[in-house]
Amino acid sequence: MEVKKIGVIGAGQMGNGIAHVMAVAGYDVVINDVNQTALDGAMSAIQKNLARQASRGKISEEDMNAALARITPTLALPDIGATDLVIEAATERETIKQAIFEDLQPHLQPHTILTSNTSSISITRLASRTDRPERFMGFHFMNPVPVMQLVELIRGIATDEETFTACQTVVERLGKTAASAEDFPAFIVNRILMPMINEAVYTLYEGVGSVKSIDESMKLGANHPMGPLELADFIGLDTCLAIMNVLHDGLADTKYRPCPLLTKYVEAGWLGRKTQRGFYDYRGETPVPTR
Ligand SMILES: CC(=O)CC(=O)SCCNC(=O)CCNC(=O)[C@H](O)C(C)(C)COP(=O)(O)OP(=O)(O)OC[C@H]1O[C@@H](n2cnc3c(N)ncnc32)[C@H](O)[C@@H]1OP(=O)(O)O
Ligand SMILES: NC(=O)C1=CN([C@@H]2O[C@H](COP(=O)(O)OP(=O)(O)OC[C@H]3O[C@@H](n4cnc5c(N)ncnc54)[C@H](OP(=O)(O)O)[C@@H]3O)[C@@H](O)[C@H]2O)C=CC1
Repeated sequence: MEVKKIGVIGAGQMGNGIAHVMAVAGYDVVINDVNQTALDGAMSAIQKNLARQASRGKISEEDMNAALARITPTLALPDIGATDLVIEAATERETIKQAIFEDLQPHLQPHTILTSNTSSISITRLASRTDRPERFMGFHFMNPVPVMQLVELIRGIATDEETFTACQTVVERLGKTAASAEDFPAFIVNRILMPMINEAVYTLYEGVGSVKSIDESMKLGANHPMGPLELADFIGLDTCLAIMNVLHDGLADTKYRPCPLLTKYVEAGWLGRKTQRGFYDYRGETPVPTR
């Protein structure tokens, strides 16, 4: 089956990045969100990021305009039904994702492949609530989508080979690299990365280091491009906490216990860059550590 038209649900930082790379690769894209502000924000982020790529000679001005013209934003979920491949990239909460797939189902074409960009949630469980578990899988991009090379592809227990091959072909057309991961909590990247981030928050919580010293240590001492707390803010602290909870619940091991300080930041609504405050305060000219 050839994928030509792609539906993206959720126009947050991941949804806009996914729409961006799909449109540059020549796919027609319909992007949906529940609020107009998110859709407007996504379209302006895509425009800004495409312009940055054009100014650095990565794409031509003509390709930039053609990519923008291929993206249709919509508040109406049924508009996603006429696509060949759906990538759900809404908030990392299972009830939200389940409700989306349930609402979408009556509008889908029989051949449409459903995927989720979830960072951690069971693909098998999400698939089991749809009418097409064999045409359902995990399609997990990394942030920022236009820059990061990897896409994790996760088969649920029922995913068929045709579905996997169709998704693999899309990843190849994007010029990215697919890694196949089994369907266990948080798959590969987040199974390894998120406990490190959580440990960095414990290091802060226990007073072993400050925000600045923890981030500087991992940047200069381990050559990470971003410190773990800066990266947590970049990912979103709500998403980090949700992933830790999936690991903790799914693997029933206390080593995945979310740090209480991470919970406190999320309770405060300090979710990182997307709310202008997290382990750093982004409201001024330069980020200022909050601890
Ligand atoms: C939570 C999950 O489920 C899974 C995950 O995603 S985990 C998170 C994975 N991501 C990471 O670990 C990211 C770690 N950080 C990094 O790799 C780097 O800090 C970074 C790539 C984000 C930025 O790199 P930098 O060198 O500090 O910044 P900068 O020079 O501005 O950007 C590097 C390049 O990326 C491009 N870029 C950065 N953000 C971009 C965006 N949103 N869109 C398009 N291009 C972008 C820049 O244009 C620049 O391109 P050139 O090389 O052509 O100049
Ligand atoms: N952040 C990251 O680094 C990565 C995240 N992911 C995964 O991608 C997904 C999205 O994450 P991210 O983009 O960071 O999150 P964001 O919070 O930036 O965006 C989520 C978007 O989904 C919208 N949304 C909520 N409910 C619905 C709905 N019912 N229908 C349509 N849209 C809805 C939200 O709207 P509103 O704000 O109004 O609630 C928001 O605009 C999550 O599953 C996450 O785990 C995967 C890889 C990396």
